[in-house]
Amino acid sequence: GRPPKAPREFVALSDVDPTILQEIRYYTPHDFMGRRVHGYRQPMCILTRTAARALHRAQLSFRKLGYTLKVYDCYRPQRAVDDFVAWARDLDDQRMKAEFYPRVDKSVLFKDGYIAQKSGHSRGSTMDLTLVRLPARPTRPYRPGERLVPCYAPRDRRFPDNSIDMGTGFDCFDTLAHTDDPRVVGVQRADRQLLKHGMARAGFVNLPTEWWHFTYQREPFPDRYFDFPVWRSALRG
Ligand SMILES: C[C@@H](N)C(=O)N[C@H](C)C(=O)O
Ligand SMILES: [Zn+2]
Repeated sequence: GRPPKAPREFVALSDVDPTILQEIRYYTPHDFMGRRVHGYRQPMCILTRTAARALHRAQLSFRKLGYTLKVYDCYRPQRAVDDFVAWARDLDDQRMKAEFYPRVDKSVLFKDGYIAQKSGHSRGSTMDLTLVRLPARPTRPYRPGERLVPCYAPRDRRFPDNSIDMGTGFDCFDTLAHTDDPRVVGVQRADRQLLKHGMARAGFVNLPTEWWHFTYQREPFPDRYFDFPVWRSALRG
């Protein structure tokens, strides 16, 4: 049949705030599976309108300080989460281990909380993001098969990202990505706090195991998990 549509409460983030950068990783091969994830038909950020508006308020406050937000993932269909689950069961496929989970056994990614079988992302008010100093420098694309560097390596060695230095890359499944890990100090700690506190003022709560993951506290669908694909055609507006 035809792919499902989103409820009217869902919007494209670019229609609410075109200044927020978007680097939708699960549309690309540069993610922990090394390929595009099921359900990502266009590289775009879809959110509930209330979460998108709150994110816009956060963006205004960050821009005053000379930064912009950059989202890596927003609404995530259940079929994408199911794709993660099937991948996690296949212990033979470790092709991206050297970058995304060098020190964590693939079999514990769920138990240790790095991936969820029911994800807040599917409720439409959760997103993964970072801060970029303005003016934003361009980034180069990942080339499949290139040499992988651990996501917690020093900034000048890990995969280049125009983000400020958060101590690890996005989707780094490692205790060093825990927001308040005591080994993260100095500029990296300050950068995480800048993101976390700015987001908190706009109504978002951080996930303690991932510095990049935030949920809008007053989410309109606190117990619904959606499955429409990520593309403009799913939206009604
Ligand atoms: C997979 C990672 N980006 C993520 O979002 N993890 C949390 C726990 C989730 O799956 O909701
Ligand atoms: Zn997340």
